[in-house]
Amino acid sequence: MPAKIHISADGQFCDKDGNEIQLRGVNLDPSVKIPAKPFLSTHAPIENDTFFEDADKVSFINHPLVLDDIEQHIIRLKSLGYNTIRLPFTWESLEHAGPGQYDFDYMDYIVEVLTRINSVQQGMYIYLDPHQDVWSRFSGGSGAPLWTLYCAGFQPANFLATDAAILHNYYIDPKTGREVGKDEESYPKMVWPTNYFKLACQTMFTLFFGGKQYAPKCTINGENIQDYLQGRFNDAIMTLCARIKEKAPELFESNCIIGLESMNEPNCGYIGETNLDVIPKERNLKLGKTPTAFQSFMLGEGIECTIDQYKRTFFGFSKGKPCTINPKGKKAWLSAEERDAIDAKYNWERNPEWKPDTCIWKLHGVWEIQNGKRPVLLKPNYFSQPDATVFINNHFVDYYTGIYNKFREFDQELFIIIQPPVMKPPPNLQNSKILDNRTICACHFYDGMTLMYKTWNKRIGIDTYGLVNKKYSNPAFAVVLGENNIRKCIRKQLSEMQKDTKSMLGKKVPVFFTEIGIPFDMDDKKAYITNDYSSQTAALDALGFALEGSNLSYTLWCYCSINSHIWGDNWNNEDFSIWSPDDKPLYHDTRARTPTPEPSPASTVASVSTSTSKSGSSQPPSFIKPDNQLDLDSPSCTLKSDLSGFRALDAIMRPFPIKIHGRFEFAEFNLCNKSYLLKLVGKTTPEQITVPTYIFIPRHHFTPSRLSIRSSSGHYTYNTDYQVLEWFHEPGHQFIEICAKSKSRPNTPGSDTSNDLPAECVIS
Ligand SMILES: CC(C)CCC[C@@H](C)[C@H]1CC[C@H]2[C@@H]3CC=C4C[C@@H](O[C@@H]5O[C@H](CO)[C@@H](O)[C@H](O)[C@H]5O)CC[C@]4(C)[C@H]3CC[C@]12C
Repeated sequence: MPAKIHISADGQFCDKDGNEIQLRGVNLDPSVKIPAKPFLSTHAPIENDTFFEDADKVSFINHPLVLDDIEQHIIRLKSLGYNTIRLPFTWESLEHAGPGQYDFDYMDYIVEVLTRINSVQQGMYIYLDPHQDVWSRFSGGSGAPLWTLYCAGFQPANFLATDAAILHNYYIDPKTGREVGKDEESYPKMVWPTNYFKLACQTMFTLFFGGKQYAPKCTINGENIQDYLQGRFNDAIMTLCARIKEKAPELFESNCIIGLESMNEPNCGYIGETNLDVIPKERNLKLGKTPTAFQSFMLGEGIECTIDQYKRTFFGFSKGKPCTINPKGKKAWLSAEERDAIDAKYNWERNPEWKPDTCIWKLHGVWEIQNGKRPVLLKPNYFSQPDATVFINNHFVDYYTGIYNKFREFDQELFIIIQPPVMKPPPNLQNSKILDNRTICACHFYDGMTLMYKTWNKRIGIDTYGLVNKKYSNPAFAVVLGENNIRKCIRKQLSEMQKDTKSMLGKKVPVFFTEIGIPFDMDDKKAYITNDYSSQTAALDALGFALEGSNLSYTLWCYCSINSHIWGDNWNNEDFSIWSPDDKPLYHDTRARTPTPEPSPASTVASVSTSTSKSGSSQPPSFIKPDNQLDLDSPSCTLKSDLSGFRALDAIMRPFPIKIHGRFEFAEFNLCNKSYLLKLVGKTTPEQITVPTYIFIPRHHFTPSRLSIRSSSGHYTYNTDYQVLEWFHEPGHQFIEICAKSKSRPNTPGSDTSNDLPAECVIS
């Protein structure tokens, strides 16, 4: 059973004795965003109304994983030394049939998924993520059920005509099953997040977080829509938690489930927008059709508008030709007849003032149509706020208080992971009742350049976090030049995110990168043909370098068991999976072409004692896959541990401190040199000699027979089964440097290996 995770006084994950640990793993798996039956990826064309009409009958069973495949995927992840899984699920998967109508079969399937993961070699730490992207599948992303849009009075079948959302599904030719037009013209790369600025998604988030303030007329069964939606969402999450506890309490007792995260990437909607008649100048993402808020209100009411269009260029996003959208009599809102049918189906009684067939922002006097034909914006500042922190410190806190209280009623010991809007600091909660000593803060990081251009640009980088948080008077100052500076800049951004989080929540709250990753379909998917993953490797290595410099725990976005080279993660053309079945043959090609180097002559072999678990060394406190059947020096060794299918494996597979007998100070893995440096402050305790620091040293980079180790004190044993180095060091400031010696190259330039090694190390 994995040991319970504690939090140290300075906000680090640790064991009960205060030895620091790191959580590393993946988001498993993005297929939860789409139904499995029928299989409705975002490249399923919308040919008729069944997409909407049958949305209450879908099933998500088999997403994230087919039960029988779980073991192989988990074993594969353990080969990377991973110990943690972020398990996304959507509100839609639990409650698609209607409010309060839960899919208990899906919940029981999730229980089985968790149970099976837990049964694979000591299991994994798992935390639950109520996932969403741009509110819902029906507004271009994933998350909420269709009925939530009906609840707001929307008619999602008309979102295409009114540009209220952009859905990938509409860009698929039903005849060929392929995308229509050229990629950049029809459904540009990473266009889906622009839905955050379109009518459907922006309205839903405004109602969810601020319905009481901004849409008082929108009440359902006597409750404001804000309370109604938050209530249903939180109840669905808590029903899942309760079901897991009822069916498999051991998952909690055995430290498998470690916590719950709050809503993925919450968004402020219109809240804080100062002028609905313009595109806010601080908006960094402008791509494709880009209406102002007022234009999107008009389009939603079926009024023809000419709006700006943006293209991605070398210099960012630039305005192209304006474009005229004519909804041709369609409205984004339900007609009276449609709404009556919907209300009858879901037993909804609306406030009589809430007129059908009408934009709710018109209903609230934000705009009107004068003389039956002239739309006029009456209150351009309807959503404006005295300062930019009002949303996070009020609307977000109100929502978070709701889920916090429900979750704490359910369990006091599990972690609750607070997630602020993406790349923004959390609310100031110091001394607040909703901040306890089992709270973690989630951060997400994506490098803007890598994400938007789908390439690793070694020459020009952008301080994405600085840009998003307006840390520069001029965006040009956010530019960095040269690969080294880009890497350092990413490292600085993560460390600033950590600093900003701690300044809001206090130093005792750990920071956890619950999402970080790169698109693998870089350079127009060249790697899928050439098998040259150097861009992806460099981009991922930059993230690894940034994370390990600050000892940050993380779960990569993502691991997708059904990834393919054609459709990526099967959602909105994204392709972030670190593993793909389509890459398996590529791996074997590489191995065949690159013969394993001959073992070095005995005189140059590193002086490290190696052991296996059979020979009596202690079992490391990790979840790492023991592979004691392997003949480590055999050329086929890595094939046996089945690393095939991993992409940019060199950068994913990294050494790291599994458990530090003391406090972390610094770490750096140098992928080019194949060297790893760890600095720490060893504990001053009576048992210091007998308790080691455990370091994962993957043989993918470090052949056991060729390790060279230099350290400030102590002795070490390398457990080859677990690929774990046990370092028994002295208290105080210590370092260890581990290098992989190659035949052709000395390890540490200018160093004589035999002098580097303390006397305690012997050749086994
Ligand atoms: C010079 C450049 C062009 C400057 C780029 C500036 C902006 C366009 C970008 C700056 C910050 C970006 C946003 C950062 C984070 C995001 C969250 C992300 O969602 C999650 O990521 C996964 C992969 O996309 C997804 O599958 C998960 O479900 C999500 O939880 C989506 C993108 C974005 C909003 C990103 C958009 C571009 C910037 C605003």
